[in-house]
Amino acid sequence: MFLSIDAGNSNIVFGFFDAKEQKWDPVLRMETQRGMEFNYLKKNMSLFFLESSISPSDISSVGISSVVPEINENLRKAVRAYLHQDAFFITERSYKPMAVTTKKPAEMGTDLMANAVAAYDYYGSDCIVVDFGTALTFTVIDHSGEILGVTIAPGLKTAIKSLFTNTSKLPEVRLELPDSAIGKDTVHSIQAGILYGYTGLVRGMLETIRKELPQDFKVVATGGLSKILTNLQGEFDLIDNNLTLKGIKLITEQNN
Ligand SMILES: Nc1ncnc2c1ncn2[C@@H]1O[C@H](COP(=O)(O)OP(=O)(O)O)[C@@H](O)[C@H]1O
Ligand SMILES: CC(C)(COP(=O)(O)O)[C@@H](O)C(=O)NCCC(=O)O
Ligand SMILES: [K+]
Repeated sequence: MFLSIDAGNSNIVFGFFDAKEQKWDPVLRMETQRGMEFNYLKKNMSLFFLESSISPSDISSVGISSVVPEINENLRKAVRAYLHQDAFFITERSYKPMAVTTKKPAEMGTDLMANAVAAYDYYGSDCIVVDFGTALTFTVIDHSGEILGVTIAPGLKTAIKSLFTNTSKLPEVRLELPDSAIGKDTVHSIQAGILYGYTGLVRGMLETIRKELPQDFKVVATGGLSKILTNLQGEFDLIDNNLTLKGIKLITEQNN
């Protein structure tokens, strides 16, 4: 089994690729904390294996994308201690053999590169990846595999949290699309502002990106919050929550 580890700002996702069934199963997540200790990571990792009846020896190789550098060393050590092998950590040096290229490899998040690689592997043509994570990102890839650029906005939960932490009277609300865009109480007002607001943000960004470029693009959505904006589904050619896991696997294999 191949193990992809996607360390994001909210969650560390462990995705196991079952080669026989050709599917990602199980996909498990733990909350990201910046000060995660080696022992904590190792223990949580071992719990994932125990609860899914997977033995460390079932894992042929491990690829990691992390956009949380604070935890990299402990994550590396935890994999080594529990799985008795070294994980392949994606860095900008891993992009050499890939069909996807980027002009500022050192700056771009490895999760965005993984998304781009997986989307390009799937379509092999112009595409935009929209990732609904802690950040809401748009990554534009053209038919030659070049990453034309990235757009970064606050993610949905991040926007909700910012209202809650920056005001005295606004509560933290659930991410639910209300019936009306005109709020009748505080909770409804925030839900309307965030969920209808972000619907417009995503539509507007796709429209603006398309205006800047001559060709049309396929749109792939991913990330933990990709299915919250139900009124946006028509904008996406594909929703694939395992896109980053797939890209991590492709990059790791191309480098081996
Ligand atoms: N299956 C899910 N259902 C609902 N919320 C989810 C799911 N998976 C992740 N989330 C939430 O979506 C948010 C973004 O998650 P994720 O895409 O993993 O972000 P990141 O890559 O930044 O860590 C997080 O707040 C997470 O708790
Ligand atoms: C944009 C991101 C914060 C997205 O992270 P996520 O929402 O997946 O946790 C991450 O890819 C990152 O830290 N990127 C570095 C800056 C860049 O990509 O240009
Ligand atoms: K992510």
